[in-house]
Amino acid sequence: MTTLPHHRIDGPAHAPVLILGPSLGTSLAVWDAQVPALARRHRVVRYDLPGHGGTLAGAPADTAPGATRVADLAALVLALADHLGAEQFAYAGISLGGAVGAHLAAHHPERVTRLALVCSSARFGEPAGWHERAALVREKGTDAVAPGALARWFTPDFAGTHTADRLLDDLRAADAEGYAACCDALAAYDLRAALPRIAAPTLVLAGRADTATPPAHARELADGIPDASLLELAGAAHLAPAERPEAVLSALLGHFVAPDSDSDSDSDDNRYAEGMAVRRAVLGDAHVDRAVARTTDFTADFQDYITRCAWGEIWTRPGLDRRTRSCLTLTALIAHGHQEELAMHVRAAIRNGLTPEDIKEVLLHSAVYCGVPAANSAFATAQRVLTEDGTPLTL
Ligand SMILES: O=C(O)CC1=CCC(=O)O1
Repeated sequence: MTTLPHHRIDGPAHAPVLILGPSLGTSLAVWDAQVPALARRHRVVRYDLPGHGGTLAGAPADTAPGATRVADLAALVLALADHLGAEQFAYAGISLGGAVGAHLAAHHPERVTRLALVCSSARFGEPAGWHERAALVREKGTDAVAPGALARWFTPDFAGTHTADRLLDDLRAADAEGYAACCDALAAYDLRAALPRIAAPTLVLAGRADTATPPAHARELADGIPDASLLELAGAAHLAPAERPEAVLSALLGHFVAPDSDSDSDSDDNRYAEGMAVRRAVLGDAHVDRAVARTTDFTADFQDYITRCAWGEIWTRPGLDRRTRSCLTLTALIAHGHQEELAMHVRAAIRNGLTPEDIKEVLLHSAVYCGVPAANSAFATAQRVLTEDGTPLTL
């Protein structure tokens, strides 16, 4: 009996299924920024690779060291789809997760309706490099490959962000044998000759700064798959969904979500979807889940308004980065004495990359323009939040 991979499901139970596959070294959390919006129109099913996140290293069962193949990983995904009653599904995967989807679309074309291959490849370079990496991890654990992953996964500007740190934590937490088995699968993978068998309309996404699966690999996929389109994203390395979350999301929405005939309601839906994604990225899933759960008929229109307008129209604008928007938001909340909202936005500011030192500077600055009593209360609120969350006050 095939063991099912650990997975998480979001979205309406009767919506079409969209399966999301992660890359080597990441967990299903790598899709966090895209799921809320995708889950408005799909039953989104995310899974973990063997030894990653919540999936045991031993799935696929009884595979000896060196023997795991992408076909084994694809069999796990098919078992999951069967278990969920999804005869057909759309699929998007990053890197190795993309290889699993491409394998499924080539070998089980009747199952895959649409496909997106994100920072992926038909052949991930020479097998020797993967054998060496597998041996290194089997001997020294996944810590040994973390510095290399950091350099491949992100552009230098993104390394060191909260998101990058959390993804690296997932890599360090991955089981060595599970990670090595995935390297074995990558070593043996070569789908080039089978690309013409992929019938599903396919979106190929590449990060322009990706050195692991460079844009040339994406072009090879797009040239080989009959119904493919190609999009290259600037300012992204291998984990484009983490580094350019909104750009990846809008490409995926464009590919997987059919436009409504009513274009006004479609753009409104998009604004809501994009707003929800940013709201979750800035305020955190736990907060947004609570807000959604507490929504009543009385508050529903207001919730819709803040998601579409505050988050979907303003926080999504490219003109200011999220750190700057956090500084402005903190200042406005201090000026008006909104302590509860301020506490929430101190947490958001940390998520957006401000340090406690930065927050202290914002509060000091606000003492000049909002008044000392307002800043005094703000210091008390910020101190409480940072202490409660265990955020070190100095770096
Ligand atoms: O080596 C990496 O971390 C990049 C990578 C190649 C295949 C994959 O899934 O990730």
